[in-house]
Amino acid sequence: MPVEEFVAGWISGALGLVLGHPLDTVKVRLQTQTTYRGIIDCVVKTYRQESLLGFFKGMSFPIASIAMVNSVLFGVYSHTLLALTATSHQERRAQPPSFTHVFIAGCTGGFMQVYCLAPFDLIKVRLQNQTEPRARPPGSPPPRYRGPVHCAVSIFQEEGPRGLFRGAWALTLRDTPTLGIYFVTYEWLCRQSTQDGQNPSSATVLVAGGSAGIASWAVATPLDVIKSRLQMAGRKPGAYRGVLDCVVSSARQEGLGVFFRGLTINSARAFPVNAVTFLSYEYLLRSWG
Ligand SMILES: C[N+](C)(C)CCCC[C@H](N)C(=O)O
Repeated sequence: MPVEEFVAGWISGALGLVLGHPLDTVKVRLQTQTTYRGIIDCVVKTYRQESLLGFFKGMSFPIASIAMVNSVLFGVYSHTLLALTATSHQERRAQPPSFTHVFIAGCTGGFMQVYCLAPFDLIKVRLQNQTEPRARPPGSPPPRYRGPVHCAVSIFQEEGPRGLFRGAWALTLRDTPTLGIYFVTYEWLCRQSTQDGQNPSSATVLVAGGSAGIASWAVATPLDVIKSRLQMAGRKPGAYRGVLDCVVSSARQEGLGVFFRGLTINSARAFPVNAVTFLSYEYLLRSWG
């Protein structure tokens, strides 16, 4: 079993994640709160009230879990290609798989990673939305969750084990097709500027990886908004009854534009994050032979 693909998936994911987390926090806040006028307003308010640390809220669990999530994604992707085309990753440069196979493998990887990602993503979103500064003025109420573990335990106690998977269905719908698009875009762009049988250059990998991130996030953004809202709603009375209910009531109350909230920031974040993810992934796999 190609263990190195799982490890490469983890290290590359963690690097990308740290880089993109501040933008991710701004995005989550814009998608789920109505107090900000736009990106700049959100950045300024977050910085004033919570300092630079505010942008890094909710990062520790994603870093710890990206190991599992990305190794499932890249590992399942590679194993599905192995099953479909009978080629290992070393052989795939000489015998490239068809884009249909790449798409199926990407969707399979996307589908499988959701079940690892869902609880960690939920905790991340809940912590990112806590706008209380770390040093609170005396007398002000403490934030609802004291940290990731407290957050996980509280959700478990208040909403039961299923509560930890709130928004998981929306996440499945968001990630299954869009990770197919992700790997197809990456492979297609790499092959455009690489001679047959050769490894793509670092510049090619950076551009193809970054573009794969943008393409997949552009398609994923509407369901990303729905997912974040379902995750924040919890069991509050009047909360959405499900994905469809959330789609309909968000559109009714805020217009169709609501589905594109976070699109600019998702794209800005997606390029560097996924350029770094693919560059380190390719680099690690090559250096391990
Ligand atoms: C499928 N979807 C577009 C949601 C994500 C694809 C890129 C995943 C990467 N870890 C990132 O955070 O950018």
